[in-house]
Order: sequence, then structure tokens, then C-alpha cells
Amino acid sequence: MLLTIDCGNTNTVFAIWDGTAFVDSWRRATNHQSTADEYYTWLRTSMSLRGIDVAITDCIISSTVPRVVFNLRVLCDRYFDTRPWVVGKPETKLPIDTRVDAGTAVGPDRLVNTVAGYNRHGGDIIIVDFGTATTFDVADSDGAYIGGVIAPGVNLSLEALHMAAAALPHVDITQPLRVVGTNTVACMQSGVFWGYVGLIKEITARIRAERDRPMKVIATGGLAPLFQQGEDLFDAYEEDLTMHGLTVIHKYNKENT
Ligand SMILES: Nc1ncnc2c1ncn2[C@@H]1O[C@H](COP(=O)(O)OP(=O)(O)OP(=O)(O)O)[C@@H](O)[C@H]1O
Ligand SMILES: CC(C)(CO)[C@@H](O)C(=O)NCCC(=O)O
Ligand SMILES: [K+]
Repeated sequence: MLLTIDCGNTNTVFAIWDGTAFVDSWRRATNHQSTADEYYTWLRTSMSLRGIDVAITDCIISSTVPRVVFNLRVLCDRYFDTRPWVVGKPETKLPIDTRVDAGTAVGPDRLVNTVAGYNRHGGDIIIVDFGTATTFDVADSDGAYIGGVIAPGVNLSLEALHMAAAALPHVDITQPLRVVGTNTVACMQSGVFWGYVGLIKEITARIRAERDRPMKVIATGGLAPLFQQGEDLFDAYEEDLTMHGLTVIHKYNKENT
């Protein structure tokens, strides 16, 4: 069985792939101080709580936080007796090209999303991922990653208002009924929600114009469904896109090395 690990700046998701489907997945806060022993104890407990007793033989990691990779490597080595594939490391090959400025270290999550999007939908697509940051990744007609856009994440935008302005509270994102807020919380939610709808529309329209061709927009990340409500922003929403990409990259490396 394959263990796929997607480590973002906020959350780390572990999933088990049986070659055909995901058996289950678990999410925890990203913390570079977590040790291999802590990961293992937590994972074992999480698995047994769901009645899952399978042997992990392979592992692949995508991490936007370089510091956590060390302990995840130790986890794989000590407890699963396997050397993990780490996306972004030279020994882990990608089934797509990367055409960006020399010296650019593209976030592994963005490369994985592009692999997954191309695998499911073919080329000329835009992938929007609502994580800590909101990223737009552009795949060429041959699936190559050719760049994209990085915008502040939805929760980060709300948090920034709270952090910087003494009178602005901590609020959660939701779709406001009206644009004109009649209280502080509603005003903040309106600014971020409708501002984001505009951001998504404008950026995808400009990418299509710049590329001068039709392009499908695939969304992933926990907050994507919120923005899809009543708006025609995405052609598809795929919750498991990053995890799917990890399985594709793992298969590619198993078959080509
Ligand atoms: N309505 C909502 N309001 C606030 N948060 C939400 C809502 N719906 C889903 N979420 C959150 O969205 C998050 C989805 O996680 P996702 O993996 O897409 O990105 P992340 O974990 O925030 O960022 P990163 O991957 O960069 O660590 C979850 O933490 C979930 O709690
Ligand atoms: C943009 C984030 C934070 C999104 O998770 C991540 O992909 C990252 O750290 N990227 C590095 C810079 C880049 O992708 O160009
Ligand atoms: K993510």
C-alpha cells in the first residue's frame, strides 16, 4: 500500500492508496517539530480507529515546508522500511515538463496539482487550489507547468485584517447574502468573499486571454465549494486532486526507474 503525504503550510494530509482507490485519509496541523515517532503513533491510532490494518510499503511526499521533510523521511525509514519519493528532489521524476524562469523552486503542491489535472483533463487547463495561499497553476497543451499566480489565501486575508486592525475581529468566511454589510463581520465577509469571486473571474479570464485559447478551470482545496455556490467559476471541483497527483507521480517513478 502507498502512503501519500501532502504537507501544506497549514495542514498535512496523510492518505492510503490501495492501487485503485484511497482507503482513507487523515489531516493534522503542520508542525515542523512533530517527530517520526509522533507521526507513527498518531497514524497507527487513526488507522485502527477506522479498522484499517494494512502494510505500508511505499511512500510519496509533497511538502511546501522544507523543514518537515526530515522527520517524515525518518517515519518512512524507521516504521515502514521504505525510502520515500519526495516531489521536487532530483531523484523523483515528473511526467510533465516545467517551463519557468531558471532557478525558480516551484511549490511541489503546484507541480503535483498540474500532474493530476493533466492526467484527468488533458492540457490547456488552469488549476485553482484554495490553501494557505490561493494558487493558479497553468498547464500547456502537453501538460507542462508553465507558471501561474499566487494570491493570499481566503483565511489568510481575513486573518490579516484582524491582525492589522484593532477593531476588526477574527471571523470565518461565508457567503454573505448582501454585498453591503450592515455590521463589521458582514462587511469583512463581503470584502473577502466578493473580492475573491472577482479575483477568480478576473485572473482566469486574463489567463485565457493571454494564452488565447479556451481553458478548463479545475478547483481544489477545502474552500472551493463555497465559491462555486451560485457562481460559474470552475468547470470541475476535485477534492482529492493533490492526492491523485501523488499517486500518478509515484506510479511514474516506479515504472521508469
Ligand atoms: N466554510 C469554511 N470556513 C472556513 N474554513 C473552511 C470552510 N470549509 C473548509 N474549510 C477549511 O478548509 C481547509 C481545507 O484545507 P486545504 O487542504 O484545502 O488547505 P489548507 O489546509 O487550509 O492549506 P494548506 O494546504 O496550504 O496547508 C480545512 O482546514 C477546512 O477546515
Ligand atoms: C505558494 C505555496 C505556499 C502554496 O502552497 C507553495 O506552492 C509554495 O511555497 N511555493 C513556492 C513558490 C512557487 O511556487 O513559485
Ligand atoms: K493543499
